Amino acid sequence: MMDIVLTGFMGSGKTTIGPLLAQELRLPFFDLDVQIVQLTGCSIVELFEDGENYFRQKEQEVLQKVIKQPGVLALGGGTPTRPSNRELLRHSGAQIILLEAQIQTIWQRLQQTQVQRPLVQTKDQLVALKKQRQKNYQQVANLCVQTDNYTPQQVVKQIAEQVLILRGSENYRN
Ligand SMILES: Nc1ncnc2c1ncn2[C@@H]1O[C@H](COP(=O)(O)OP(=O)(O)OP(=O)(O)O)[C@@H](O)[C@H]1O
Ligand SMILES: O=C(O)C1=C[C@@H](O)[C@@H](O)[C@H](O)C1
Ligand SMILES: [Mg+2]
Repeated sequence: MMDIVLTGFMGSGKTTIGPLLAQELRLPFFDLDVQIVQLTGCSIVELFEDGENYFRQKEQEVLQKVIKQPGVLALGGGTPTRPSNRELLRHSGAQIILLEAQIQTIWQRLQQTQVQRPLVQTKDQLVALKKQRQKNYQQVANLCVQTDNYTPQQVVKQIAEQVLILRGSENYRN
């Protein structure tokens, strides 16, 4: 069973924070987008060429498989938009952590990366999509971490502390 799931909008830092957090907690790391590419043999952009619905179908199938593994999982930015994914996540038993960042921060971060994100080409699209999805993130998350003014290492430290508190006295380092 997955221990920790990172959710949040594109550029909130799931892929960046995930492996660092997994290392800190000594757990395996999975990135849903990477798993989708590996299991389908197609890139994210190629899958979107057959329509967002087709991509979401593949995403759901891969999520159903990977959620059964122990570890830390970075979701895709749109994974919680599907009600069936929200249901699966809520019943997974994982701590679901929402990484938050302001529009300006996200926009700057997206400019920095080479990764293509088919659903966001302009800042207006970013604003509209984030607004539309905000409720979905909140519906699945049980902890929210603001990342704007923190380095990835600082975000990891905050999450690791919170996870240990949420898990009571259980200590991952033992
Ligand atoms: N806390 C942070 N401080 C500074 N830069 C960050 C931080 N978190 C992420 N970044 C940068 O933002 C960019 C996007 O981050 P990342 O790919 O981890 O986002 P993501 O949430 O996985 O997005 P997606 O949903 O599209 O997969 C990267 O260039 C990364 O280095
Ligand atoms: O927010 C989204 O809808 C997406 C985010 C990425 O992680 C990828 O899953 C894909 O580009 C779609
Ligand atoms: Mg990512």
